[in-house]
Amino acid sequence: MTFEQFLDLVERTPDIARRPNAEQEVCLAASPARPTMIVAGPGSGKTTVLVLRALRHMLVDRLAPERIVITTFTKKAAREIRSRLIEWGEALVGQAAAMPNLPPEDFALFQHLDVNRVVTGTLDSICQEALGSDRHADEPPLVTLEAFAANVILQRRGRIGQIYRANEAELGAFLAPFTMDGTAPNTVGDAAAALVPIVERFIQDRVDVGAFGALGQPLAHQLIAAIATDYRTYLRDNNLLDFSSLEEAMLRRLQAQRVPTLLAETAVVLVDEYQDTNALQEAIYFELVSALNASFTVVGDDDQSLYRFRGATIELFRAFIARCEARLGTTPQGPLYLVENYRSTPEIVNFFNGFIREDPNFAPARIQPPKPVIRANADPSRFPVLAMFRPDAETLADHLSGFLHDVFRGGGYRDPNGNYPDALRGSANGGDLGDAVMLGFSVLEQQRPYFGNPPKPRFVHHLRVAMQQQNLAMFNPRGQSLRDIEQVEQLLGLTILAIDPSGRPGGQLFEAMPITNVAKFFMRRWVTTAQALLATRPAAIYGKTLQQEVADWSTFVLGQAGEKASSRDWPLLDVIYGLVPWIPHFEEDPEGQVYLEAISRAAGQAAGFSAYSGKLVRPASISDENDHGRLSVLSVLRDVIAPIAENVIDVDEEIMPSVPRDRLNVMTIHQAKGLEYPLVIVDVGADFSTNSPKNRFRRFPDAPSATAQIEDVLAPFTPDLGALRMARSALDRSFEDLIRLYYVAFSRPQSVLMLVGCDKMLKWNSTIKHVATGWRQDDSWAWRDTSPPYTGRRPPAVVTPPSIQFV
Ligand SMILES: Nc1ncnc2c1ncn2[C@@H]1O[C@H](COP(=O)(O)OP(=O)(O)OP(=O)(O)O)[C@@H](O)[C@H]1O
Repeated sequence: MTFEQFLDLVERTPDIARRPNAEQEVCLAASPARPTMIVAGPGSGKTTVLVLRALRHMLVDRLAPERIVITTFTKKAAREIRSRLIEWGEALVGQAAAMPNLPPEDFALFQHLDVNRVVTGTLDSICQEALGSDRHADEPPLVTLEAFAANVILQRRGRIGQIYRANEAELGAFLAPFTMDGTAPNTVGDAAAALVPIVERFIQDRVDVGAFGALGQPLAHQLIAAIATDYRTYLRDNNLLDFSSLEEAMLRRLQAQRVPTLLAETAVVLVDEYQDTNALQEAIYFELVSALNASFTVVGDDDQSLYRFRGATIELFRAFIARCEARLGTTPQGPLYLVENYRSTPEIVNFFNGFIREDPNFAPARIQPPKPVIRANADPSRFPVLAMFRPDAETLADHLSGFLHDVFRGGGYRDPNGNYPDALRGSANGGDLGDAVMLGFSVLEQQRPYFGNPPKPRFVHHLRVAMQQQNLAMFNPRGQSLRDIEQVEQLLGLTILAIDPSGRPGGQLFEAMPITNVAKFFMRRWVTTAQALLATRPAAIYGKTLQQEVADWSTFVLGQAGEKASSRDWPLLDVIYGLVPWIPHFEEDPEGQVYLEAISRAAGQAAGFSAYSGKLVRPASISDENDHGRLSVLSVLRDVIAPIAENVIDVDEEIMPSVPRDRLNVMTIHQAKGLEYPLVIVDVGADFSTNSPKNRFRRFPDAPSATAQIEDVLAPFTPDLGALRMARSALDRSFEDLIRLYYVAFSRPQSVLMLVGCDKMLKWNSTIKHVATGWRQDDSWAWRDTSPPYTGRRPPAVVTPPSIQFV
């Protein structure tokens, strides 16, 4: 099939039904013989082009699908690419096979072409699969650790506790800038949390750890290098991998010219969201492409780089052409540009175009020469960018839920001032709350809950409550810590009662364990919650009461005869799933399903690193201190239950692939990268009613972020990258990150963008500065109305930002 035929077919295939525009066509036609760099703003079809380019390789270049690798940055985006590829690919291949006058060899090829075989995923997931399925018979299986398990091991095997306590002054002073509140860590857990990103960066940034921790360097450096080395040695000796060592293992394999089978025939590498690539990932791509002489296409937008905290280095994208020349010895084609935005209305495109060019200090952080300004392709809509600002978070939540009700359940929302003629309503074609998304810096519903203190609700929580009153539901499983959710408390409390009964001679084990006080505090609280549930005498299920179920497990762990004694050992998961039927929330509610999955994963991870692999062993002698039954209970409590109590287990944002259509999805802006929704509500300050220094890092930093400071500390030991990064100051980089974050948020909507915040931010003489509301780093404010010049004694009540309609 010729390239022209391919383009025609794309346009004629009903599931795709679009003609690539002239710029997209150039990107699709670019020769695979040279690396290609595509740079473009949001919604311009970057991902679309990447998927079509993969299809071109199959249909025009006649490449086998398994020889094509597509990667992107988040799991969500990877799923999106895969589903687009398969949906479009199958339709296109079907059409192709039905083309009249098709040469017989093409017919045979298309008939057996299976698009499912294209290798897609995040680089991590591809490394995991490639290395996991490709070991020699004598090599033990590799286990990839989730972040929490890696942290637990770092604490234990890196001997953080011991080293920290012995050198608290030096380490405390060194780590202070990297903690949440800028003070020295209070506990070993806090110290570990501050150390994790540094230890990860050693690998992601390819830091010269030897030089960092050399004699003559500050003591803190030497100690941290030793902690990292102990941790890595332990992982290696036990065939465990965390995500950065997984990628490093891949790089080493490639450097040793042992390309894993999954990738051995790779002819084409296509990378989406390249602006978030870190140094280690860049090295993998270059190594893979040069080892196999593969075609290499990268696509990205310098303005949408969001993952500095995971080592993302925008400079690698900016300097792609030069780095390719140096590393691969070929000059890439490009940068090729895309300029038409197909996603958003012109009103929205104007707004985010203006936003990204607002602060002159941001200009030098962008790709040079600047890429062309993105241009709206759609016709003007009748809706301006909307903004809802109210005196406080509760009122705002109340009014916003009313707005959502009007749009999706009522007769539509009409501007009370009649500023625009039409009612805003959900799509007549099955429109529902799921077409809207609420984006913010954080999705937490409570202000950092601190044990002992009652947590203070944040805007998102008020919104949940206000929506409930309107019979509307929200989907925000990451809004609360797992340990604070009532049903989780019940389930884990019951689990503790089942496996660590108070009837044990000598008392419950967890009380005497060397775990943190925080862990014990929450574990006791869960037990109390579980006892309250038991006291309600829940109805029997399949003829068995909850009391009996708990008692059956207790008899097992105490070595008494009973129903469970039939097995020598039981996975903790069996205990958990045995108890779940009495807490229907876990089965019936979509958020509950996510919580259960998170708990199950924590229990499952224990298999990789915990002494008894997360199993409970039948005791031989209950009074023996070294009895395996007893030790196995201790392992489970320490490695699964205590980490949840210490809040080191995150509810993984990727667990639930699709959100129920009748719920408002609440997401962090990071998560929303690459996605689009008809209605996007962006929280630009619903909780900011004062100029509190505590929240400045989220809106208008007065000091560099922890991440930028880590970059500074590591720069002298980071060959190549260090100097590139230091070209901008740490504070400049912190501002850049916020500007990019809100740019991504503002460019997600298809039809309507609405900003929400607190009134006080809009006062003429407001001190609550926020880059999202037009403040520039030099303290000037784009939204402040300067015409006519203000001369009176009283400043005007509010500003009038351009092109925004207040509702
Ligand atoms: N030639 C085209 N004709 C019509 N619609 C198009 C065309 N190209 C892309 N689109 C549509 O535009 C929207 C945005 O495309 P896509 O997601 O590929 O953009 P992107 O550049 O990857 O966005 P982002 O920068 O936000 O990741 C999608 O809905 C896509 O289907």
